[in-house]
Amino acid sequence: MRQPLIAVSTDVRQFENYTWHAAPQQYLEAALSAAGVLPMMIPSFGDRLDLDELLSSVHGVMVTGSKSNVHPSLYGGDASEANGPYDEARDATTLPLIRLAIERGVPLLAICRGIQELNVALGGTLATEIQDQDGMLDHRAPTSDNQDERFAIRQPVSIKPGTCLAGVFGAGEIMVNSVHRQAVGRLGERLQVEAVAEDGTVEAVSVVGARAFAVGVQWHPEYWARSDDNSARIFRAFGDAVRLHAADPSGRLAAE
Ligand SMILES: N[C@@H](CCC(=O)NCCCC(=O)O)C(=O)O
Repeated sequence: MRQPLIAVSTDVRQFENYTWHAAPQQYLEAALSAAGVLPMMIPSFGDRLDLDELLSSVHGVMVTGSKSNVHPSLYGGDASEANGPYDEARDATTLPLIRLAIERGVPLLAICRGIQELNVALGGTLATEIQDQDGMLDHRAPTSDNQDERFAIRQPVSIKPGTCLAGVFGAGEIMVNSVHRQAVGRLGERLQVEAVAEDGTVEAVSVVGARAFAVGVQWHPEYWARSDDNSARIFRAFGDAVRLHAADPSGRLAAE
């Protein structure tokens, strides 16, 4: 299969008098160019979607970043205007999709809001406005109208030895971008920390015992996937896992 299919999460937004289910181009471009897979956007129709059927038809799942926050009711927190905006239609789609992808051994790459959704899907919590907490760095984008400046690579993260990402980057420090105000709080079940920032913020996780690549990163490799080798590497690793799954969806050949 030259271009295996991946399901891509969508945000629900109102503009030009319509409701749109959309994903930013950078994610679609990185999937196509760096991972070599065909991205297919999945409308956020929650439990109206037959996710079993969907996961029988695609070979990977990518959960994108977004300005919106996971609704706090999903992890025992309190909703407020300051904590928003929310996108409950997206939550109702991505959380079950993430759980089922893991259960079925479908490769998963979860980016920024995506790692937060992965953590909540597996029973974890989120910390909010982390820049206001003692000893924490400001992980938000620099204030600018220029997207290249907002997504500039400027933050060191430390990749833990022996992890999935150590196999992708090598253990040690890499430089990434950072555009978030929430982060993993209590770690979800079956998740292990793969990378941390200098202030201890969880920057990447993987699913312990997953049958396929199942990784979340708090940074944005999609933005520089064409020009930054580390950004491209994670998409290549995801693309390799997707191709493997397309060739052997039951994982039977790999187990032999
Ligand atoms: N809302 C969460 C999710 C962070 C995230 O996905 N950021 C992408 C934002 C894109 C942009 O601002 O242009 C949080 O802030 O932690």
